[in-house]
Amino acid sequence: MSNTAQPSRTVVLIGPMAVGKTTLGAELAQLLGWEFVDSDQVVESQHGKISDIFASRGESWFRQLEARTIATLLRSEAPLVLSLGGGAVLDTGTQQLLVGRTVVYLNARPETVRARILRSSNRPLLAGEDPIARWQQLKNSREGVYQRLSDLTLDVSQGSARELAQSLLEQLDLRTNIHDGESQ
Ligand SMILES: Nc1ncnc2c1ncn2[C@@H]1O[C@H](COP(=O)(O)OP(=O)(O)OP(=O)(O)O)[C@@H](O)[C@H]1O
Ligand SMILES: O=C(O)C1=C[C@@H](O)[C@@H](O)[C@H](O)C1
Ligand SMILES: [Mg+2]
Repeated sequence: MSNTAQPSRTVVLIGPMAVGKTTLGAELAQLLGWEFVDSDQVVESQHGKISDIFASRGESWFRQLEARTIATLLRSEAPLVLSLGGGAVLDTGTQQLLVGRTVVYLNARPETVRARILRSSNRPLLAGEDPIARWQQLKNSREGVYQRLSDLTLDVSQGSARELAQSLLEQLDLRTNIHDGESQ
C-alpha cells in the first residue's frame, strides 16, 4: 500500500496469532536501530492482561482500547517498528491509518504455530477445545484483510527470528531503501 519510491519510517507487522510478530518486530527494530512497540504490550501495560480484559469487559471493549492505542502509536515521529495484535487490522480506522505505511504480513502454517499456541494461556480467542482449528478459522476469515493491507508477505515457517528479521530487512531495503534519510 505504500509508495515504493518513498521510504516509509514506520514498519508495521501484521498476521495471525503466534506467527512471531512481537519477536521478529523486536529483532527488526534492533537491526534498524529503530524503536520497537507492540500494541498488545502497550494495552497490557495500561489496562492489564488481555485475557482479563476479555473476561471482564469483552472483546469489543478490547478492540476499542486496541484501536485507540494504535492510533496514538502511529502518531510517533520517530522511526518505528510496530507489531500489531492479530485482530487489530479488523478495525476500519486502523486500516485507514495503515495506508502509506510499510506493512508486512507474517504468514505461517498451523504446524509452525501449533506448539506455541498450546503452551500459551493468554490468547482468549483460542481458549476453547481445539485451539489449532480455531487459529486456522480466524486466519482464514482474516486472510483477505491481511493480504489487502500488506506490501509484503513473509513466510515465517523456516528460520530463527533473527534470520527472518534479517531476511525481512533485506527485502525492505530492496523495495524502499529503508535506511534513506538516516545520518550514517
Ligand atoms: N522464528 C521463530 N522460531 C522459533 N520460535 C519463534 C519464532 N518466532 C516466534 N517464536 C516464538 O513463538 C512464540 C510466539 O511468538 P510471538 O509472541 O512473537 O508471536 P505473535 O505473532 O506476536 O503472537 P500474538 O498474536 O499472540 O501477539 C514466542 O514464544 C516466540 O519466542
Ligand atoms: O487475533 C486476535 O484477535 C488477537 C491476537 C492477540 O495478539 C491479542 O491482541 C488478542 O489475544 C486477540
Ligand atoms: Mg504479539
